[in-house]
Amino acid sequence: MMTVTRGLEGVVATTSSISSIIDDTLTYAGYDIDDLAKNASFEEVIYLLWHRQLPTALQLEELKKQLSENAALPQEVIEHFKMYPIQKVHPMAALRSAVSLLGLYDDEADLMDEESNYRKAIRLQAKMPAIVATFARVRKGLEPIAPRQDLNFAANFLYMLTGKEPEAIAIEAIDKALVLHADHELNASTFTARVCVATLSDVYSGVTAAIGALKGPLHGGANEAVMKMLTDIGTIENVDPYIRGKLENKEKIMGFGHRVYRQGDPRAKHLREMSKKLTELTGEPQWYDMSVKIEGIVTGEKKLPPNVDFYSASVYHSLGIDHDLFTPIFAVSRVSGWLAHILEQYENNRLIRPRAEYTGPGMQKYVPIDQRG
Ligand SMILES: CC(=O)SCCNC(=O)CCNC(=O)[C@H](O)C(C)(C)COP(=O)(O)OP(=O)(O)OC[C@H]1O[C@@H](n2cnc3c(N)ncnc32)[C@H](O)[C@@H]1OP(=O)(O)O
Ligand SMILES: O=C([O-])CC(=O)C(=O)O
Repeated sequence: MMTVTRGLEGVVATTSSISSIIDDTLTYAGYDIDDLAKNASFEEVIYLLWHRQLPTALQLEELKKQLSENAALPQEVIEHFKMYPIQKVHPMAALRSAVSLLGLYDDEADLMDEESNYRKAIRLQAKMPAIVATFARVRKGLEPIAPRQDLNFAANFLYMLTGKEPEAIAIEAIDKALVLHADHELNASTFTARVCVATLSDVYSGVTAAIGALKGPLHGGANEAVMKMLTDIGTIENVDPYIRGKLENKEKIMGFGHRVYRQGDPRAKHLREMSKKLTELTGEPQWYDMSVKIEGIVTGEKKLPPNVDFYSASVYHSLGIDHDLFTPIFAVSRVSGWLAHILEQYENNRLIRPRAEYTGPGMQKYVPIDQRG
């Protein structure tokens, strides 16, 4: 008799030196997320996740240069977007396909040595903002905008999306969101990436698989679902009946609960703070006020605190970003963590292959088709 742990809850499936969640404290390579959220840029965090140490000024400059030099998409990928039924396609599906497609144009795609895998990590990380921004523009009939060498990672993303020089507050918000979403131990999409590359498949396959896992509303897709809920609720007066009604029907409230955190997700407070600031600035404080009211009810009734996806919704909305781009932005950040885990998996690889307890029919005898009733 096998013991089945549903959803692998509490199962320790690997060792990792990239990030940890211990007693509700999240660290990236030993640095508290609160410290990083206040002080670090996303580029520094990428370096930290990939090297387990903060970069020197010189190392950071070199990484920024490499990211910037590799930020543009091959024309073939841009052309491909124009062939999709682009109005109907979810941007996460487009992102999943575009990453897979990038692999076709990378001469090193199937090389497995450490140096070429690191080079692919740079190329893939660098191109993620352009994929999301290009898709978003092409579906509106707008021309794609090439990345600029003089802008940092967060600013470049906003610039490619809007074609305008982004404001400092918007750059700060995106940079912080990217820092907060970069890695999270063995979450579902990271585990997916590790399972994929543990067969010794390539980096592009690992990231493509991970994007598929992030897309679901129980994981990264929850941020878009939160915004839909806020829009459906519409007014502060509707919060109470809407949320209590859902809870009475035993429906889930998106953006709440977590498999690992019990007292609360340490990332949520940074996003809450940013949501307050941005919604005031845009003159739409209702999104923050409604969110706070929802939090009060859900924590009061269910003792479930908000997770990273809850306040990120009103933050991105305040920046004028299309709601279905929220999860792709998560992916632009999380690819840094996926890549760190993929490289770590290759370093000390063993095939990941658990067992299933069989619950199907007992032993049957094959019946020829003309004798089946
Ligand atoms: C970046 C991220 O991936 S963060 C997570 C993003 N996902 C969401 O926000 C979606 C909403 N949340 C959820 O679905 C869950 O809390 C998860 C998937 C995050 C964690 O799930 P699990 O650890 O598997 O908990 P599970 O789904 O088994 O829930 C346990 C109990 O809490 C309840 N519960 C959990 N989350 C919620 C919620 N958001 N709203 C209402 N009830 C909830 C469940 O209904 C269940 O109740 P029961 O025991 O009475 O049946
Ligand atoms: O860790 C998890 O299960 C989900 C999560 O919060 C993340 O991936 O950021």
